Amino acid sequence: MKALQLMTKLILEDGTVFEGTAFGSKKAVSGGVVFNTGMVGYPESLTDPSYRGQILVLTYPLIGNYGVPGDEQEDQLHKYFESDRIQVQGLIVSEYCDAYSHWNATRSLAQWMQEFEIPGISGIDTRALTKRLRERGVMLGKIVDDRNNVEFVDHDLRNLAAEVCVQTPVVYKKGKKRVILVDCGVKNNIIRAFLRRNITVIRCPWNYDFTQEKVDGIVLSNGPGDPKTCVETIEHTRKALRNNTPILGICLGSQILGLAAGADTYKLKYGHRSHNQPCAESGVKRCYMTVQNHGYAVDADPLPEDWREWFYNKNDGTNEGIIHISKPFFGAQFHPEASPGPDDTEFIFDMFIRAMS
Ligand SMILES: NC(=O)CC[C@H](N)C(=O)O
Repeated sequence: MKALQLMTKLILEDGTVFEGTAFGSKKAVSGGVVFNTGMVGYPESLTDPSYRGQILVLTYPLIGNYGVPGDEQEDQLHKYFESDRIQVQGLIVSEYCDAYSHWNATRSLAQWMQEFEIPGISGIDTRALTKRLRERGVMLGKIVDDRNNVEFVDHDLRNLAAEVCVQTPVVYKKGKKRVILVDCGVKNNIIRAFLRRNITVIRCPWNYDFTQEKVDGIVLSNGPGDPKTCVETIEHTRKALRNNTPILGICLGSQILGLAAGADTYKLKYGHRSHNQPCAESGVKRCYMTVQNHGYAVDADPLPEDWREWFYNKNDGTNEGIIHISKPFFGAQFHPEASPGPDDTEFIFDMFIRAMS
């Protein structure tokens, strides 16, 4: 006999209610509801710290069918995930598949979500929900049932980077060249990208004064929330811009670099979250397929004249990268480390490493 299925609800701040079936943990949660249209990669997406505080809608219609990999470590990092835990507040899918099948799966998505007490809802018309979010813009939402309820909470108002970063510096030793990686919620694949290129990574907390360190390069990581809450990182970056040590910003890191350089940032209507965002490189006839996960964007207009827009989004024209005209400072709003998604823009790591020598 089929187990009794628990009815659960997604309630949006505009009052819209979607009813579905619970899977994962039975807990009420609240957060910004965002959608990702990628077709694969839920283990990587769910562990991406940039999703901290958000309820994630996956628009691909069937989720869970390839299960979840085990917890093996490699180079002091989780081998298959982007951080050590599930970071999303909750998960919303159309059809959930519990009968998984994959060569390295060790558990179902629902079991894994239970380990981290993350609730999910299936049976939601994710197409209708996504259309609603595109029309109204991102909204707060909550997953609740008859027994569990919570208030609407906007987690972006807190400094989320401080919650997801390392608390003390960690060194990943490889080659002679060393980068300091300012961890505002870094994805493991950014660290792996440097280790694969034989670069030693010194990972430090978001508010660490990295300007005191003698290193070959500075990397500002991706991360959750509003970039303007990373006040100390912006301050340290502003100081670093007076010198010539190469700086690479990725996603939140690019926004922080922009703010330090004199640009502004603002919240997008519903963000970019997918594996096929077309980004054109300014000034040349080249367009890349990029991986994205961001809800804020840089307004590059106020940048001083020694900075340029580097990339822009072909769908909505918003900024996707900035670059200094003479110093080795640049930031990509998309994810050159991919994971999940195509790695067409990995050359940005090579470009940064060339700038370090
Ligand atoms: N992936 C990221 O680094 C996201 C950056 C920022 N939190 C945003 O949503 O825009």
